Amino acid sequence: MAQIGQIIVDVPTMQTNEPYSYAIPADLENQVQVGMRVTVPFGRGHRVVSGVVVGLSDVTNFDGQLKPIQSVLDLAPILTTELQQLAAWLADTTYAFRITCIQTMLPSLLKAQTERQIQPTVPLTDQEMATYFPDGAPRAFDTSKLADTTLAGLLRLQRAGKVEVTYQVTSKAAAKTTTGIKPALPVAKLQEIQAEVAKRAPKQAELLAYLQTMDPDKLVAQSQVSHATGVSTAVMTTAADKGWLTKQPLEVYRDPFHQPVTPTKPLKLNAEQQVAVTAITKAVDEQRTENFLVEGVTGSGKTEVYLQSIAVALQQHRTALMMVPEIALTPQMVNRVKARFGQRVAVLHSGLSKGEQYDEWRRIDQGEATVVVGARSAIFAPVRNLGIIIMDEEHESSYKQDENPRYHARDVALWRGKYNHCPVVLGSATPSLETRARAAKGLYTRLLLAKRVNDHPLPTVHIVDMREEVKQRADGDFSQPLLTAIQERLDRHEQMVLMLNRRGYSSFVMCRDCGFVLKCPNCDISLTLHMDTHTMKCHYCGHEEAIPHICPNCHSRKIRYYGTGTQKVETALQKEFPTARILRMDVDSTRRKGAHEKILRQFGDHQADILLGTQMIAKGLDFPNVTLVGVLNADTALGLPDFRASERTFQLLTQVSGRAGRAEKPGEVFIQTFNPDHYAIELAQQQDYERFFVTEMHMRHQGNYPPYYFAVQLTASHEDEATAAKAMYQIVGTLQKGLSKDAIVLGPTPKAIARVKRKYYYQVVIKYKREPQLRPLLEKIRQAAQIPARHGLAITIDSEPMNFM
Ligand SMILES: Nc1ncnc2c1ncn2[C@@H]1O[C@H](COP(=O)(O)OP(=O)(O)OP(=O)(O)O)[C@@H](O)[C@H]1O
Ligand SMILES: [Zn+2]
Ligand SMILES: [Zn+2]
Repeated sequence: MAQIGQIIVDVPTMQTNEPYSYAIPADLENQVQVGMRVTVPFGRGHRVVSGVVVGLSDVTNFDGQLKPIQSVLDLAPILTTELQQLAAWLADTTYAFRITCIQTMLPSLLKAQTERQIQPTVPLTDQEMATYFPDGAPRAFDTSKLADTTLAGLLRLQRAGKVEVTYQVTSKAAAKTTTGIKPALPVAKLQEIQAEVAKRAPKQAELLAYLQTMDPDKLVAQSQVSHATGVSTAVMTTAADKGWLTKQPLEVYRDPFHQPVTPTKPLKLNAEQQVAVTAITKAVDEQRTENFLVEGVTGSGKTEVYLQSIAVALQQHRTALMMVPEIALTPQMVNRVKARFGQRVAVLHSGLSKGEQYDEWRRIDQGEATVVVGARSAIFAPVRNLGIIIMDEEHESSYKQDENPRYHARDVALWRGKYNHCPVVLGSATPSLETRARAAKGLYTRLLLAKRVNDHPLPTVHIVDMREEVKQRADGDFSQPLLTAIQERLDRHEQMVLMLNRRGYSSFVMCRDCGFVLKCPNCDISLTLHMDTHTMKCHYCGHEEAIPHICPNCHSRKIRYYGTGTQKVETALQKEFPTARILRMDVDSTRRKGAHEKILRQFGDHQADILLGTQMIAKGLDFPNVTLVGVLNADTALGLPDFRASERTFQLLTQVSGRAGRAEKPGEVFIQTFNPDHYAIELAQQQDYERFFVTEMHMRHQGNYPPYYFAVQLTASHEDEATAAKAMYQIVGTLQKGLSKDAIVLGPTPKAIARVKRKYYYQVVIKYKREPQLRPLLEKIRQAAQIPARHGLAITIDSEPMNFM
């Protein structure tokens, strides 16, 4: 029997990043298993913290008395062996704490919290009791919630040894339960009693008959038995008292499936799809890790390839993980998976309540759900025996988390594919440059779907030069060609999608006399006008204030708003086309839970002619009646200080164009731009991903950017600008001493948005090809950042950052 447990405690610091040894008391010896949560006394104050068991052993080289594990929080491990190993790897590669990685993998209901209480150790005077414990002892001890004088008084008492702080770990509410029953006697005995009572108590006899049909080891909900037999719960209580049956709590799952879906059958694949499915399922069959890039133009039927590949994995009693960029934006994809695989599907996403999230997690953990669909964090779903992992729209930057641990779900997918000996399928019409370059090197098998299904053509794309348009029509967001095309669609009762690119663009207020721009008092960014609430809002910190009518700087009345918001466009559009039915989809119209899905359902039911929205309408939508796509401002993101600006623009334009003409009726696209000659725009017009890839690779090569180089970004932030800058200069000094001369160190520079939420940000980017010293150097920097962290200086390390602003 193991006597020592290795525990990662829930205290995220460098010192606690390695497991601590604890003695396992005799009464817990048979309970403690690797992957369970426990509580342990920690540190000098012996406060109780939770932790996760990562190892068991008999001996330790720790000399001295080991503290004992205090309690076990789980009845079964909550982390599979695979996820335990994944957590260790994740911590290593993202420079995050192991406990943070473990927490990231768990549903939020399972994150234990420490509650602190304070209580007297000796009798206190009535006066002291009245002052410090008005509601009696013990009381909650949360320093942030106590009045200063109360806190000071309590600390005085503590120093005098009259009170002490105790710690309690409370695990937030667990599974929801109902009453379950099962027979307590063997069938023969139940039969005997049934015969005895048959005459005088027919209801009891009926229940006894039913009990004989039940599996003696399986709990069935009391309500279900009542429903099946027509026997009341009172009769069941009597039966329990007589010892005929046992009542026990039974876990129930909250049902997150709101919309019923109509089941579908596999479609007959076309030749290209068949080649792809054959290649993927061969790897499934052979239980072999092989990574695929499914590069398929918009509307080429990638989803059907995914579904039929998943089906093969399920036939072999293995499981499947299907990643999508954002659940709310992809209800069609989720429904397609549910329609094919029914109750076996679990959907994980942030829109679920904590309880629903936990229930889905449990269904997966218990093996009841064998197909998991979810966004980024679903990559940590506790599915066992994975047979296939699919990542749709693999180029989407939402797969990268921009807080600790700063992981990319694609890297995690590849790790899990290797662990489970199963294929990983990355799919996109516009793969990320990194992925396409890896396919070129032979690291991924490339499967091409070059044509749309049923030989439908790709839409015809027109570029509208807005420099010319503006000369002719001074104002307005719509060019004449686009207006004409909209009218045609309205006349023909066809539908259209209009996109306003919000990235790098917003409606701000500027004074025409002095040029004053209203900015957020906390962040270095202009405030955005919101017509629905009639306020100015900061999109970074949420600061909100009234719309100014007089310039705060020069008191002129000529303060106007510039730029275009979706609301303003909607108003203008409605004015041009008074009878058109418009649905608007942006952050404001989709704040409520389920709003995305509702808007898309209405559009799908043809309750509107025009879907007007931000980037959120560019993804994966499949509406057969859409024949026109308009992009109002193609180039607002091109000028952003980020080497991926062209790639993002190309991807966005190609994806949104791909919403047009997906069925019988041909599609047409109008892209309005001030940069008609930019290669990202020209190649998006041709929907020529391969040429874009070659062109952009050349640019990256010239600029020494990924995928030719690896990149790491370090950021320092502090309320005082000089402190942040100084820290960054010191870090650069450390780096320059340790790195080879081939490494490129850019910075320190203030971030593009230098001040956010009252903090100043300084960054440095390291670009490198081979730097064996980099990892130890970064570990050293992390270690050194521990002490200043207590004074509000935060250092972050982001390997392969997605966001350079
Ligand atoms: N073999 C097939 N026969 C008939 N229809 C098909 C076939 N495969 C797919 N489809 C249909 O073609 C349409 C487009 O497929 P899908 O949405 O999977 O495209 P996609 O490749 O994911 O495109 P995008 O990248 O634009 O999202 C869907 O309506 C789908 O039902
Ligand atoms: Zn002014
Ligand atoms: Zn702000």
